[in-house]
Amino acid sequence: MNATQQEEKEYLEEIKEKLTLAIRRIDGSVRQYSEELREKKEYIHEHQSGMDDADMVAAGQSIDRMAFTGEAAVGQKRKLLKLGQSPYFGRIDFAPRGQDTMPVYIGVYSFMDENRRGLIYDWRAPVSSMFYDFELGDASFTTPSGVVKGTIDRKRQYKIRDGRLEFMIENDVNIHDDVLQRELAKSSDDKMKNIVATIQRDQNAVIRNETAPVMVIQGVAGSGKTSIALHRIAFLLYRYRETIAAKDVLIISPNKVFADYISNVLPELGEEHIPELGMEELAADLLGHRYQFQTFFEQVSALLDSHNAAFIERIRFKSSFEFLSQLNQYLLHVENTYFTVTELRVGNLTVPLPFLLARFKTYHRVPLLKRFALVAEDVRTYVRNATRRKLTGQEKSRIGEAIPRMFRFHQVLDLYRDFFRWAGRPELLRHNHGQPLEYADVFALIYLHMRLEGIGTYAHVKHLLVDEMQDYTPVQYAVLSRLFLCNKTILGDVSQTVNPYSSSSAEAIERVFPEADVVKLYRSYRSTVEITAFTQRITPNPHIIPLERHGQEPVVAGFASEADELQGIQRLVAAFPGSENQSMGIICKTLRQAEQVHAALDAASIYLLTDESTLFKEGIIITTAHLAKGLEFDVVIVPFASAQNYKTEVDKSMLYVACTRAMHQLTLTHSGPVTGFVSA
Ligand SMILES: Nc1ncnc2c1ncn2[C@@H]1O[C@H](COP(=O)(O)OP(=O)(O)OP(=O)(O)O)[C@@H](O)[C@H]1O
Repeated sequence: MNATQQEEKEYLEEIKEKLTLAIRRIDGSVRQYSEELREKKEYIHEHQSGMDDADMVAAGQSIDRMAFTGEAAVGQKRKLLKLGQSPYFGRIDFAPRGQDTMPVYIGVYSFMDENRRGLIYDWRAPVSSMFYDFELGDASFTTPSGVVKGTIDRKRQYKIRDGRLEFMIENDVNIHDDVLQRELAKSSDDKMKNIVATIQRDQNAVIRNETAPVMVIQGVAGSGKTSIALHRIAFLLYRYRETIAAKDVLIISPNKVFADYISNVLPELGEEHIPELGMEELAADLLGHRYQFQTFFEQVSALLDSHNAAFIERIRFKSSFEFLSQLNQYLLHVENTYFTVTELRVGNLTVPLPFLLARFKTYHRVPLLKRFALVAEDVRTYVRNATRRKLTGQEKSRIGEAIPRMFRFHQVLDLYRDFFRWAGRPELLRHNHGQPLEYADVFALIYLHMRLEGIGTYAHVKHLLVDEMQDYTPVQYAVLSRLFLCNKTILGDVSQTVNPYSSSSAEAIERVFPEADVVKLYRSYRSTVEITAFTQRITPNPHIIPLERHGQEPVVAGFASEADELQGIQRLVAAFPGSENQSMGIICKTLRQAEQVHAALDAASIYLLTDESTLFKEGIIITTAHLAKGLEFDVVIVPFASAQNYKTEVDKSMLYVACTRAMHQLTLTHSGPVTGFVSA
């Protein structure tokens, strides 16, 4: 061990000691809080009879305050205990211009000594940004009060686990690469992890962007989009801690398993759990559970099961911008032509038609179906003034009923049906009374509800995160933009659409959010160079830059029959526990195929993940490409990779998603000719 390492080890011990002392102090104050709380409660109990309402309220408030301070202390202790395991991962020695050099140790949380001197800086602190943005030499960072310039004289990275320094790297040339390589080469057995120690410069720029009202991240498979988006949330929670709390953020996630898969990251970064909602849940909530509808998963499954040209055409049209603009034109048409004023007599008085029409037009800012009550009230006032008498109850309700009758429709669903007639495309709506709506109709119907009846916004949400953006259509974005008026982070990859007939690129999303900052990421971290090269055969992207990490060539294994193929998969599964890998994903095209493989393998330790599942499981998982989106595995097996099974555009998307889930090893199996999508 050299002198530097010795010095660092001693410093680590010193910090650990300080952490232990700080934990003891917190323990002491937690004990004191609970003792005071107990005494206060006892006091109230004994003096209850002599206390008036004001005393009781004051006592209650003081108990709440104590409990809150106690809880904060417990939270702080949890952070310190975590820091004890791994206090910091980086250090820069920074000399602000004209001042002495100071070492800045960077960790997941900050830690100060009793004199409030920073011993460890939170990775999100302004000074820590230099660790990600600069090498040795000139550097600067921005604080709320201005830019601080200076020089970085030293830069180090550490891996500290269970309080022990495992390794230390002096970065005089290329930052991060060594540590990044080690991190990426590891096998993964669990949910998504934080990447604070190895965030790259371009990723850091996205994480710390404070100005974009809408941030769109379009990145290739494995470019860290989801990781970055979650770190961005952690950053915003830190930067705006006075105004945004974890409960004010909302993640729109593709399914529950994905939500569970990413649920560790923010707590690892010291933040609370973030609320999460699926698109279907949002839809059901907005439609007030009035309609039954197909899920997105069911729509994709139907596309995979059979090639139905009419079904594809319906989806394609409803995923287009044209659909959204036609809906908007239709709303204008409704506004201008569907309110037909007719004679309205109250007693001897006839309400003039121009008066009725003018009142209807006055309320053009009010959703159309909400205007009738307002117009009726105006008519009542008009009649009262004209006749100089009070109206009878019967007259009042006659007016209330007459106005809506002047409008052609009363149900939004009827208007939606009428839209297709108006557009000259009645065949594009397949919906019989009492039947579930097709998924492609759900958000269009919500959009009409919003425009015609108004729907309350989600005003409490202060930041919205939308993952898998390519799977949502312009109409869905139009709904989201009206519903969530807050800043947004939207991320995805057009190549990973599960439905090529309805995929949205960053450019498409920009049309809905013209104020968006769009960032494109091409460096891929997940897979080995060999796996990335293989997946490029399926969906080429000339811009992709795989991180230089090598492994086995992917294997395409042909078998004489399906039974042989399943036995071949069984052998791979049996050999897996002895390997250095920890997670395996067997990814099929459809749920039926996944169930078939699951039944054939017949091992209790293999978990079948379906659209009903809510939890991500460690070990061996069998699932579909759609449900595996966003997940990753050390080893991936793609069964039934035959020409017969993977032949359409949707099949190709599924194959691409499945293969890009692999970090270290990829095997495709098939019986019959192999799919043309992987031919070299
Ligand atoms: N800077 C980094 N340091 C270490 N690991 C990283 C870094 N960036 C990305 N990774 C790793 O790369 C893998 C892919 O990241 P992530 O799942 O966030 O990517 P993605 O772009 O959302 O992928 P996909 O769209 O294919 O689901 C993860 O294992 C993540 O930890």
